[in-house]
Amino acid sequence: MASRAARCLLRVTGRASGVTSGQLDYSLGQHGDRAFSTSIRLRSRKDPDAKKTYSFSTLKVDKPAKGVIQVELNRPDRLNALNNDSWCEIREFFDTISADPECRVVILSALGKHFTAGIDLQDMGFMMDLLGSDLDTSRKGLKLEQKVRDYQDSFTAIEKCPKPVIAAIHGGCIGGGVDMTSACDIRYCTEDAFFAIKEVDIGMAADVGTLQRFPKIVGNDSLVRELAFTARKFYAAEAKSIGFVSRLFDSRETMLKAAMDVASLIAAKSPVAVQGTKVHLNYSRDHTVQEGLEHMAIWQMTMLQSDDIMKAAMASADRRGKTVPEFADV
Ligand SMILES: CC/C=C\C=C\CC(=O)SCCNC(=O)CCNC(=O)[C@H](O)C(C)(C)COP(=O)(O)OP(=O)(O)OC[C@H]1O[C@@H](n2cnc3c(N)ncnc32)[C@H](O)[C@@H]1OP(=O)(O)O
Repeated sequence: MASRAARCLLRVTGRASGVTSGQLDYSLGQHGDRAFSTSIRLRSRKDPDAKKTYSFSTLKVDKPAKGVIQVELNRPDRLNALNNDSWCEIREFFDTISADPECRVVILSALGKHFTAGIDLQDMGFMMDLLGSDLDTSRKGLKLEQKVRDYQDSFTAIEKCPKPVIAAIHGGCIGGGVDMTSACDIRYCTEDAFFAIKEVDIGMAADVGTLQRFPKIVGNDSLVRELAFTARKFYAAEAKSIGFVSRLFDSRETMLKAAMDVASLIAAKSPVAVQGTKVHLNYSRDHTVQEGLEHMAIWQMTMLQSDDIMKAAMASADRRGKTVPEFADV
């Protein structure tokens, strides 16, 4: 029960400019019965009914089938090199899609000759300005830390998005491209695709996810170290043999068709079941078996009560296979 002081403060309402929907949060320190500090924060909240427009300068977004959204890296004249806008928009796209009930699966592909040439080496003015500035080392360091965290968050948004993300890779997938696709759930590529953990060639350690996620995908520590220390290219056949991609295709078109077929198959399943599966695969990757089982047990207290279970059971009981279950969006 909040104290009188807190209840009083909670009655304070106001309209912050540009915030159409808000939620009052309060944090209250208690010492015995007495509040000793109270603060109120107005947290903006996306209107869940707002029409999703998905308009970006570096990404092209389409809805090719029910429940499926395709997002394409769209700077083909720059080999889809990731400039500052790209990093921001990737994060914004995946955060938005996470809350879009009509989206059940995402296909991530790219336009032009290559999937991506990695970070845009011609858009690193921020770094140059910062390094040349009069700021002292600690302040430069803190700004760099924030930048790295922001860029990390762009790809972590892919992993945190509860909808499965299928990466369809063609041509070069370099540096930041390996970080990005390592955060995806399923990876396909064309037979002419190639990859490189290129960061050491520009004098840095890979810092936005490759060293954390890629080793858990391929499960070959010796090879991971070789690829990350040498920056050598590895081609589609090797990427498949080490398990980084699961399927190869003779062209971008056949790959996108296959990605679409798999996406539509997933989109027709219970979104409660599919999204729960992604959440638990990710959780279990980073925890012990016992912790994963505990997490699952708590989750299922609610999810085993889903309407989807009854619908799926009735469909499976129909031996003629004529009952096709329709699962509500979440
Ligand atoms: C906080 C930090 C967060 C993230 C850090 C990420 C690190 C990385 O991403 S490291 C990787 C950086 N990228 C590279 O080193 C890629 C270098 N490029 C290549 O290896 C090749 O260009 C290629 C991608 C394999 C494509 O080869 P090809 O098809 O033969 O084209 P090119 O003739 O080489 O290039 C055409 C044109 O594009 C320019 N370009 C290539 N890569 C980039 C890039 N990453 N950023 C900006 N521009 C790039 C290249 O210079 C050419 O330009 P012209 O003006 O036409 O000469």
